[in-house]
Amino acid sequence: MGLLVDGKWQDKWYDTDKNAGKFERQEASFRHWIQDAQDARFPPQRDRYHLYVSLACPWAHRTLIMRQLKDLQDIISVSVVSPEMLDNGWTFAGYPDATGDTLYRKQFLYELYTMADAHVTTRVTVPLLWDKQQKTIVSNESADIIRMFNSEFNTLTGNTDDYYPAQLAQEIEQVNALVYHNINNGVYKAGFATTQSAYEEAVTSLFRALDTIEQRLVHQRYLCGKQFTEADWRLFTTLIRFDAVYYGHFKCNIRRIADYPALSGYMRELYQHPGVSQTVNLNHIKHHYYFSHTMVNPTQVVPLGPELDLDSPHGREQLF
Ligand SMILES: N[C@@H](CCC(=O)N[C@@H](CS)C(=O)NCC(=O)O)C(=O)O
Repeated sequence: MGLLVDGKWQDKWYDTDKNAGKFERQEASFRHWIQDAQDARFPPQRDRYHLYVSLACPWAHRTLIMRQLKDLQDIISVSVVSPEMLDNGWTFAGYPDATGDTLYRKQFLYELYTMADAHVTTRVTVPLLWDKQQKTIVSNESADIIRMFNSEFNTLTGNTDDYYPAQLAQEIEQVNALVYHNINNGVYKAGFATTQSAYEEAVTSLFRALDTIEQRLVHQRYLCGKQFTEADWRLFTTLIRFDAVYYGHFKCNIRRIADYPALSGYMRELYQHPGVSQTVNLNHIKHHYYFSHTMVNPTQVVPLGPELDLDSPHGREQLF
């Protein structure tokens, strides 16, 4: 794990000392937009954009799900990195279900960042949305990428399903804020904390937020009412990793998702939604976290369990 400083790779773990043992996530560094508009620098086009993902990463997972839901599989191609992220960060080393760099046959993901900007200073993260024409990065912020996928390719695909409808935008933003700070990023704050108090603070807020969401889902089929929105998919990618990884590896072990009746049925419904289970790779998920975070798990031993029951009936139909 490391970062690029002025275009040079440095192998360095997150610095939590400066902040009382707390993990602080950095802002994404490339934030351009694909826009279905006249004179856009990045217009929607077939066979022009490429997505670099890890199947282990919850942020990259959002973009893969949105690519499925919006019928973008033939329009946006994908390369999958190896789940083993060590001294060189994300790599294209061989591993089952990893594809290598299908565009340029590079060895390391950081080489794409330096191709875009030879002097960049940044963490090297997935997902990465790449423009094959201009040979540059459109965006490395998953929250933005899923919005581009949601709305900017409709003319090409004819798929007008809307996961960020204007009339729900405010509610979606509120739910996203709760889920992002306490749950999506909350599990990382717990897992990467290097003091007892930073860990306890993160885990307490995490379970308070999960309890709040459970209450909401007892009466309501989806987070923002009767239809799927991006808020659901953003929560899903953390839920599906929770019992397999965050519960043990990140010490988020007050309760499992399996102990929450509404949340676990909801998670199964999302998992069973057409196209979604193909985006879930529990081998990459478990192997990445347990093998790559050597300061959390120095032996790199990956646990065999837990047995997960993702295909049983979700029982959520009655909520309509
Ligand atoms: N804000 C980014 C965060 C992405 C992110 O942190 N990805 C992780 C993988 S789960 C990563 O690549 N980490 C490598 C690093 O921080 O050096 C997004 O949502 O797209």
